Amino acid sequence: MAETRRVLDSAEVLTLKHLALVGAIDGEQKLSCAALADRLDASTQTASRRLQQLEEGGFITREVVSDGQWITITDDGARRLRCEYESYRRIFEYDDELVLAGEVTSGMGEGRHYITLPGYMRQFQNKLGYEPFPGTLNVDLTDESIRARTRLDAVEPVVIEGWESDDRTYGPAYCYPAAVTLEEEHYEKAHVITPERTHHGDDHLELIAPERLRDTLALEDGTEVAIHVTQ
Ligand SMILES: Cc1cc2nc3c(=O)[nH]c(=O)nc-3n(C[C@H](O)[C@H](O)[C@H](O)COP(=O)(O)O)c2cc1C
Ligand SMILES: Nc1ccn([C@@H]2O[C@H](COP(=O)(O)OP(=O)(O)O)[C@@H](O)[C@H]2O)c(=O)n1
Ligand SMILES: [Mg+2]
Repeated sequence: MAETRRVLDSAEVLTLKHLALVGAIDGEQKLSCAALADRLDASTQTASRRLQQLEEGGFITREVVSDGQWITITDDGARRLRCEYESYRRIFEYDDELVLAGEVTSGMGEGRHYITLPGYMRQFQNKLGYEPFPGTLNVDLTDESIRARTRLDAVEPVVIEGWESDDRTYGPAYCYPAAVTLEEEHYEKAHVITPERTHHGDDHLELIAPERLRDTLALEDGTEVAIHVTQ
């Protein structure tokens, strides 16, 4: 078996991509050098040389027959294409990521009461898949993040519906999957929660999570955190 060459030049990656697009990533695919040349807008000799290089590098296997060749992209070839895909994903998706920054702060001690009400708790369990720690972690947003938080409107929330008890009504709340980071620490399983009725203004953000984040991430009032809303 050919030894894998780790570096492919851009023309070879392009060839690999075309081979994947005609199906050689899912198994054997029959293709002539002329057909590949057509797709690459190159000469037949160039197409043939690229296939040879990819084969020598261990990125494809091929069996030459009278009217073409059967080509299969190897696991190494697929891995190389996946790297390419990840780069594009970072270019187009990372830029879209909403990151809000601020300082941990204490609130009015009401979060705990609302989170533990059965009318909300049942929905958290069903819709978020966990029972939140009783309370909301409050974050005082920077000025820039107060402006940026309007972008939450473009994200589809998990809707926690309002409900009624014997003596009053409770408003709905919207949850957005989020990761909390500070320096090296990264906590993935949180949600930003925006209750429709709240005593806080836009400068405050509240987070819920299955764990007490002050313990898990060693947070105190004044600790700076970044909240990555996963869209
Ligand atoms: C799930 C949830 C539902 C809430 N529903 C109401 C509500 O119906 N009426 C209301 O006045 N405040 C409601 N609140 C907002 C709280 O009164 C409070 O403004 C907010 O949670 C901040 O509390 P904290 O400063 O103690 O963290 C709700 C809060 C949460 C987390
Ligand atoms: N997932 C969570 C939720 C709340 N908390 C904290 O738990 C306590 C109770 O939450 P709360 O919303 O009732 O209180 P305040 O945010 O009003 O201070 C607060 O100290 C929150 O910062 C946490 O560390 N992690
Ligand atoms: Mg709170």
